[in-house]
Amino acid sequence: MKNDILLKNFVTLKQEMPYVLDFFTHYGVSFQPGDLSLAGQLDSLPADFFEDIGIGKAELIQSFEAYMQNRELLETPGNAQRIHSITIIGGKDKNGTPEDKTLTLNAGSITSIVGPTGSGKSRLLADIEWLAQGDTPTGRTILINNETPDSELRFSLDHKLVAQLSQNMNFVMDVTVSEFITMHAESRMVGNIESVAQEIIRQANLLAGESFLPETPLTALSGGQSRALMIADTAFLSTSPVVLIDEIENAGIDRKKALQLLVKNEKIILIATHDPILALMAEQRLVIKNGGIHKLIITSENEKNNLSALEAIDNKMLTLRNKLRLGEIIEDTNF
Ligand SMILES: Nc1ncnc2c1ncn2[C@@H]1O[C@H](COP(=O)(O)OP(=O)(O)OP(=O)(O)O)[C@@H](O)[C@H]1O
Repeated sequence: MKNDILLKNFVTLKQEMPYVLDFFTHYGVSFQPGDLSLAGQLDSLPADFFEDIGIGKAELIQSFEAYMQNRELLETPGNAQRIHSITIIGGKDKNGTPEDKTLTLNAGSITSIVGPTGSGKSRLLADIEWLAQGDTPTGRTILINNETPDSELRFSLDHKLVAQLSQNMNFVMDVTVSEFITMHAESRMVGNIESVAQEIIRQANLLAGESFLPETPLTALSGGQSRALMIADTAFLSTSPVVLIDEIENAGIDRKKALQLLVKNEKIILIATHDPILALMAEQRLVIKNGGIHKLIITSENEKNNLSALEAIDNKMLTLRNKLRLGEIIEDTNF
């Protein structure tokens, strides 16, 4: 890594590499204006700062190195196709009524997909995953960078374009967590495999309620732990520019952290959800009705302002859930 990045000053970083500052602010670092270098800024943080965030300075820098490595991987020509947008050209709903809509989603954006059960949210994700060309039940067409994707991209077996995180993650491989991530990291030709693997496991454990170890067999992971591992793995090792997430809410993991982890890279993220917090964390949401895209709603400032109130409700639910899990009695009405 770029020790030279650590030597750059705040103003330069803000202008040239704002994502570096975003990485640290995600961990709660607040920067002092002026010409202190990044290393200087980290040195000037009070000792209890690292206690509060639960990791040491060396680990934070290690995590930053893993993040930069992943970015470089994404930016290396040939590793992933440069994708700055996907466009959905409407087809028809379940009654055959035309959708009459063309939507373009840009890199670095989060779009949520909402709608009643059975309305067609997963179908929309599947249309994007398979780069539909009028040949799925909806008749939709997907363009990449405003162009029809070539069929090689459509039918390539490794699906480099799209990473799909779906509700059911069942591992059947007889390997440990650490072996699995190492294999994956090797296939992605990541340089510093050991530190990337450690970081993925650490982040996955931050998302999952119950911790697991590098030596834990994959088959021994719970549903929530498997999903947490796949989310961290996707965030650090996937070179796919498009990430589709189906129903993150029932997995028993910290949804907000999961989304923040995925958003750190310039990906196009679509998330099908019934969860108001996740829906409002997105800049926009597609409302699906009867198999068709009914409308596009841009998340308003007022809606964004409601997020903290929703999070307070969510935290209360989380506390109750944890009490239940720990076998406590919930008789007190004063939660
Ligand atoms: N435009 C359409 N034309 C025909 N069939 C459709 C259309 N859209 C969705 N379907 C079909 O309707 C069924 C339900 O859709 P889907 O599973 O996507 O719903 P969902 O919104 O994801 O539901 P849930 O919230 O329960 O997961 C699927 O079989 C899907 O292929």
